[in-house]
Amino acid sequence: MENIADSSPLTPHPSYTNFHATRRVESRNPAQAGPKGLFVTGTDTGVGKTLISCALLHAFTAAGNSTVGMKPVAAGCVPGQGGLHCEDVESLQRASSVRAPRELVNPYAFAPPVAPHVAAAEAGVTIDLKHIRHAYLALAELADKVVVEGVGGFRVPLDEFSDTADLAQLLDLPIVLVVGMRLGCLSHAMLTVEAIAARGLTLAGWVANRIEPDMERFDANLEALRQRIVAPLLGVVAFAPQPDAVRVARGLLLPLLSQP
Ligand SMILES: Nc1ncnc2c1ncn2[C@@H]1O[C@H](COP(=O)(O)OP(=O)(O)OP(=O)(O)O)[C@@H](O)[C@H]1O
Ligand SMILES: C[C@H](N)[C@H](N)CCCCCC(=O)O
Ligand SMILES: [Mg+2]
Repeated sequence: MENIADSSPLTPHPSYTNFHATRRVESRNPAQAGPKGLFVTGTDTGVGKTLISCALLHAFTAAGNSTVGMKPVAAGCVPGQGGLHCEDVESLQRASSVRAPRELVNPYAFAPPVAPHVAAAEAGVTIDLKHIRHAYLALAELADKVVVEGVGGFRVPLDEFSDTADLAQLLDLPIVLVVGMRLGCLSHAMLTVEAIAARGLTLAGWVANRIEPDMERFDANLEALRQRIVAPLLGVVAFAPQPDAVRVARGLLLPLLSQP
């Protein structure tokens, strides 16, 4: 993990004045402060949302919180004993300190590894955002911290009219953005930052995840995002053949999340 704790304060690019400035917070024990819930989104599918969600769960647990992960909508689940097995859900459950009912942790699971609104339609299921919110609120009663992992990127359709941004808005949680560092991520990251602001949501922080170790000019790309994203960079996660969420947790600057 590349340590950025002593990094220079983030100074937004002059042209980005329309974003609310995010105050650097002095480091406080996140066990006392910080958001109850977090919504983890990404620049795309396969960028490390599950890895970072699990790392956040481990970090909050290490800071003295009881924790539970949530995957409201999962696609690409595998039929198995007792129903569908979703790798994301099982990873989040392993990383949680509280064992919660599966129907709360993962209200909607679909087998086809496709866009969830397509999988839901094929299954004759309507994804009800209010049902997801009720499940989230029930989890919030069971643990100090709830980490909610989205699905794919920030605006993934969930039915004919709504998408995951509507879900994030309904849950009204601070957002953590996982940027999968590969060519093309700059635009995806900035569009997501813009969409989060347009919903009136708070970008609590972002993570640069090195999913492609041979990305050309990594440092210059990271600096471009640091200059433009007015939110704390919570960590730069190195590429690892077998990524370990507990190790990643140690490098996350959790105190930066503990905004009032
Ligand atoms: N820093 C990393 N180094 C090496 N492999 C990584 C890293 N981060 C993620 N991966 C791998 O990339 C794949 C996708 O990661 P992950 O499942 O966390 O993405 P995701 O955004 O949650 O995907 P989905 O949209 O399907 O939920 C996984 O196999 C994961 O182990
Ligand atoms: C199946 C995959 N691993 C994800 N869970 C679902 C990704 C949905 C992406 C939808 C889209 O933006 O095209
Ligand atoms: Mg995932």
